[in-house]
Amino acid sequence: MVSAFVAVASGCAPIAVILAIGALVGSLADVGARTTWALIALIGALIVQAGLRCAEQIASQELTARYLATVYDVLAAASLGPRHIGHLEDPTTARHLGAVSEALREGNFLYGVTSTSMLVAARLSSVGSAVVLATFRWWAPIVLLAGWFVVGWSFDKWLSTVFDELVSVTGSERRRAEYVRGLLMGGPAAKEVRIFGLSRHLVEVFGATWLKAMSSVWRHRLQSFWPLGIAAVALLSSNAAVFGSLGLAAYGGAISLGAIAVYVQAVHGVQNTAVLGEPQTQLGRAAALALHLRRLAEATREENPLPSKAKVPARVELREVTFGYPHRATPVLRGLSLSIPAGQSIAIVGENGAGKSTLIKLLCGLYGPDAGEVDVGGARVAAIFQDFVRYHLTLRENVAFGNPDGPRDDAALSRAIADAGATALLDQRLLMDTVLSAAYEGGTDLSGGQWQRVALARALMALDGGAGVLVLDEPTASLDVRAEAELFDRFLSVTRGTTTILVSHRLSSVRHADRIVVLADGVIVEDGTHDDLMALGGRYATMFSLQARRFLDA
Ligand SMILES: Nc1ncnc2c1ncn2[C@@H]1O[C@H](COP(=O)(O)OP(=O)(O)OP(=O)(O)O)[C@@H](O)[C@H]1O
Repeated sequence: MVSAFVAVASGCAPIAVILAIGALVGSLADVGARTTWALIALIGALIVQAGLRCAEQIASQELTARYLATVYDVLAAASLGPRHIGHLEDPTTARHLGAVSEALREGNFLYGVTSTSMLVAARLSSVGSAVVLATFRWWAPIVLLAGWFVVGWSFDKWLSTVFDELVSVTGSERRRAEYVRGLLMGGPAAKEVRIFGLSRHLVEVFGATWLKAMSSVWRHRLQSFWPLGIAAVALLSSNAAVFGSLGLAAYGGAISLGAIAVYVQAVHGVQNTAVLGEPQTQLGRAAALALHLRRLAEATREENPLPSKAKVPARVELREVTFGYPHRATPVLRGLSLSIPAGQSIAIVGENGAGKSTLIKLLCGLYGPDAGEVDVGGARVAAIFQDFVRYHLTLRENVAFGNPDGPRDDAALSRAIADAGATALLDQRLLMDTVLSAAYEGGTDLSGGQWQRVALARALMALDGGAGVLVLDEPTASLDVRAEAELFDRFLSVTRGTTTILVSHRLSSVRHADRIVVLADGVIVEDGTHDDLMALGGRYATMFSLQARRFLDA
């Protein structure tokens, strides 16, 4: 509101200055009291104009801060809003997210937002100038405005061809190039980049991908100068018409010296209708960003109700579930049905790519089925995946994240850590408050196996938090066979009476689950206890014997 008032006032001030200068110049032919008053009016108008500029600065800073806060709010709602994660893998959403992230990283659009008030004032002053100029010739402002309109249109056309359209067309390539650049800059890939000597190859991939993305931008940039030619012609013709008419009137003595001063300034003032360089460009960027944010909000508008904290084991029911990832021709799960009674422990086994993790993601509600039904009775499902997160935070936080709303007592945390077989960590008391990353001062890192036990402790904490189903999707790959088997047995005994789902390739690790199902080609092909399946002599029995023989041979 304040910003709008300042903008309107700032738009009127230049007109007062124009008129005051006109009065001053007009009074110079006969210097006297009129000159003094004209001078006082001019100085007054200039002081007000200067004051308004300061107010404009303050108002625009406030506007920018609010705009930025809104951008982050929408971004957070779009990323975290939906319970599923499918939208984060959707190329269109990824493009919008990428555009917003890039704009935030560069930050140039903020200049446009900061200049909003100045741009509004400039436009208003141009309207005022047009009104003043109309008192000379009614058609003069129309001709000038038409000229500037063509300039604005041509410039927009040039800008959108050169930047926005092409940048969005090449968005995917550019994202890939930036991803490769990210790999080169360190982070999770730092070790492999060195070990495999990937840097030269990655630099080449980055160069080629970036060049591919940008070459069409550069080509179009060269081809798209024609709108600027049209702009130049329109500008020259309209100004020539108005200045020609003004010159003729002055030459014929039809207008006074003061009027000439006013009209010349008014012609100059009408220019503010048109492109105002960088602020205008960046305001365009801010508008484009707002559009991306709106699309994001539309694509991700969904409630995120947290499932209930049942604190009782849940019953799990999958009925005729079919699911395929977007942009993949064949479904991963094909009419799969599975019923897990409350409190049962079940192991899901199968070959690589059989769909075990996909099934778990559907159970967690991270994706919705294409057909069929996934029913966990509204219970909260806690899962630890193969790629569980190693939070660069304290051990306390890494474990407590399983039950973020729970009481902050160390007893529950210590119990979960001990149950996860990580008592050794607790012996070093420091660790509870030590950041688990060597990248921070005083921080430390853990071994792969230690990290897995921390993740397991997090899953156990989720039980305290009211999770009705617990899932371990192979977070134990770093452990040796014996340690994994021991850990799974411990997990099954600690969680007895809880609905638990284990996924592992090592069949010996899950043999003590109440029930084992074998997944193949998107359906369940075998279902029973370890003994049942061994007696059946099918896939499970073959896989188990193979693994056992290899182990014995070793
Ligand atoms: N986000 C994804 N987008 C597209 N396809 C995917 C995605 N995740 C998995 N897939 C595909 O779905 C199929 C099943 O994958 P899933 O990870 O569920 O198998 P899995 O049985 O857990 O395998 P593994 O034992 O190797 O972990 C695979 O063909 C895989 O390529």
